Amino acid sequence: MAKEAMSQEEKNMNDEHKRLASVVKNVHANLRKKLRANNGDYETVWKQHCKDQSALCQYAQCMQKLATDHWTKNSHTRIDWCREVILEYFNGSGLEKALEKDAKRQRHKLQKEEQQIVSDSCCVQNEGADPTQRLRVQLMQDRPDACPQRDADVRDDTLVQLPLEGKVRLLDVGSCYNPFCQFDEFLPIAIDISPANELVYQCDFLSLEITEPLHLAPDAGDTFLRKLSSPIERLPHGLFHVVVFSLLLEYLPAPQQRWLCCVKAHQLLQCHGLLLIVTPDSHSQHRNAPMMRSWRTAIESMGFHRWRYVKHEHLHCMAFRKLHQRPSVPCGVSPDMMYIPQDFSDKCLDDELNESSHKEVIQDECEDRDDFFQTSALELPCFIPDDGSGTVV
Ligand SMILES: C[S@@+](CC[C@H](N)C(=O)[O-])C[C@H]1O[C@@H](n2cnc3c(N)ncnc32)[C@H](O)[C@@H]1O
Repeated sequence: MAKEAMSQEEKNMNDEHKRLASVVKNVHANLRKKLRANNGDYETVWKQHCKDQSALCQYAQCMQKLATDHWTKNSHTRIDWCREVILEYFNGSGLEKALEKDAKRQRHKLQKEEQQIVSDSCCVQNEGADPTQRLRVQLMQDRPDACPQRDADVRDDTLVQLPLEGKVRLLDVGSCYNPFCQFDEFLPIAIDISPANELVYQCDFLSLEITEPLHLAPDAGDTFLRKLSSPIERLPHGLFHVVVFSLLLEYLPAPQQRWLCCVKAHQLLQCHGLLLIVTPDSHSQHRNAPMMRSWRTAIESMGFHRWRYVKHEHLHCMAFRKLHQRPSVPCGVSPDMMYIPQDFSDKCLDDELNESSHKEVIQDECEDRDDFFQTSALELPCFIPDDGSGTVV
């Protein structure tokens, strides 16, 4: 009897889980549908979406319930992964090792440049050297960073900027219910277009204004953050040690919006701060590897370096480090690179297929169309299939 009652309870939980997941998934799908109906005008679609208070509130309640009542069976969640990575980086040896690697790379680069200068100088001494080459050699010799000792400056500067003691200032974007408030090591600022509780500030990250950095005492950042009030419309440049996008980017219907979020994260982070991205994907690591490579190239072009990547059963988890120096942007990088398979899933029969730069991906999704619809039910982690075999991540 007790066993039967338990299984009925489990069945009810399972039904509720499916209902909540479908509310959440429908909001994402409707946004994408509206974007297509508005010919890609994501600003108009987003403005309308932010005004739909009843849909936003329903989403927030369902999402909070899913995360706090249903996704608790697994002892290791996406939030735990974020915490471990942050602690390893700031309190363990992560940052130190990353800086050592940076210095090594920099030394190697400078050595190569010096060798180049020597070989160019030899050519210039030769009467046949053209004026452009002469100018280049002169410029290289005058460059202040063409000097290996400057590695040391880069390192010291970093250690001054980062608080290796004290709380890690963490901005949780699209937080919903502020899951990071349980950890003492952090000073979490949780923001959302639709807060599920009073621990979260109302803020649309896409329209957040980034203001001048605070030029105050080191602890002024904490004081500033403790005095924030809802709604948040602006935040200073370089204030955070960590920015978290946990299940945020796939909510946004346009790749341009996902790109903009990453650019803003870069502005809000201190040098060597971390951007953590958790995004759902129930396929094998191999299946969407081109997408992850594309995200990596796009995000690194903004001045990040990927520091950690893990594929869990239903999630990709990534940590990007904000670099001291911006790299040169490789050719062909554009916001389109922040695509997700769902961007294309309803366009398969369109003529656009022939024109898109992501042709293989679209083709792949078309071929597996039935498969895509079947597994899209697993778009969010720990969806429990009818046979009850789902795992929680
Ligand atoms: C799938 S939920 C993820 C909740 C939480 N981060 C987690 O991992 O459980 C996505 C959240 O992002 C929020 N969101 C989407 N776009 C946003 C934006 N531009 N600014 C702030 N929050 C946003 C949504 O309201 C929603 O609560």
